[in-house]
Amino acid sequence: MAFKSMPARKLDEAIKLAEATGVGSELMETLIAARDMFQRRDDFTGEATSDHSKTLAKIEHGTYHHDWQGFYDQGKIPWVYRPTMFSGRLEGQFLKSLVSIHKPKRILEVGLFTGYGALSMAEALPADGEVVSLEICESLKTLAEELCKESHHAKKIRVEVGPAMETVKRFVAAGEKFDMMFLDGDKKDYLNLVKVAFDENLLSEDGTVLVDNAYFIGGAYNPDHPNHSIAMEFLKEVKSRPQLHYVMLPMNDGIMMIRRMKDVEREAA
Ligand SMILES: C[S@@+](CC[C@H](N)C(=O)[O-])C[C@H]1O[C@@H](n2cnc3c(N)ncnc32)[C@H](O)[C@@H]1O
Repeated sequence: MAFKSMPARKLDEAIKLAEATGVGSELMETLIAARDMFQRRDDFTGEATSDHSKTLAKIEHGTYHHDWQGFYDQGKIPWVYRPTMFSGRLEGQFLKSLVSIHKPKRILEVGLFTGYGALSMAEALPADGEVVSLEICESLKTLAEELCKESHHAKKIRVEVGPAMETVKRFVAAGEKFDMMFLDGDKKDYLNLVKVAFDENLLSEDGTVLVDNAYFIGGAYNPDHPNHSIAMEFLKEVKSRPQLHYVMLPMNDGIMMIRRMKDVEREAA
């Protein structure tokens, strides 16, 4: 099941309402055409993107068919996780492509889940490259390692279990550096992670921070959404730093790419 944006979901609601209340056929046809256009655009985007590897397909299948309710009942996860929390083929291939261009050696992923994003990035890393992925649930480390184990690239992934901010502070104290950071864990940590990346130099020179769910599940562009204020606070912090260059990619729930301005804007000829 593909990620459905908030405008697409609103359109579904409008069609249901129109069916229930009865509207003219012309309006109904226009609403359905608009919904189908969203769907066809998503289908085309999928068709125009490389297929994923056998192991990534296995992770996708394992994510959709996992007993999340059972995991929750056994106290292994804090709430019943949705399979759609994984990054998916489009974003996975984007990450893989970006790693192949940017050529980072060390990547920090915040939020492992079932390992889809970590393996997508690991596939494009050199043999001595590393994805360090932070995950709060021990059970997900076990699940992701099981799902990834058939890939030759799995040995490039190291999982650190614990609350991300604690692990990150330990990394800063130890002087660790990462060439790319993929933020995809607790959205409340985003602001502090950006500060740690750029103020405490957890991000190496010429490094890139990628912020997943930068639309904050639609809250960024919906003033009534409970995530609206946190989305605005995050954006305000990023925009308050003239030394940063940032661009918002409208993929899935939004990906923001942040780099140091000096690494983006070069000297005049
Ligand atoms: C959206 S999923 C990550 C998806 C994954 N990056 C991918 O590409 O498929 C978010 C994950 O972050 C983990 N998480 C949430 N809060 C965390 C925290 N404070 N520290 C570390 N991991 C956390 C959750 O358990 C969950 O597995």
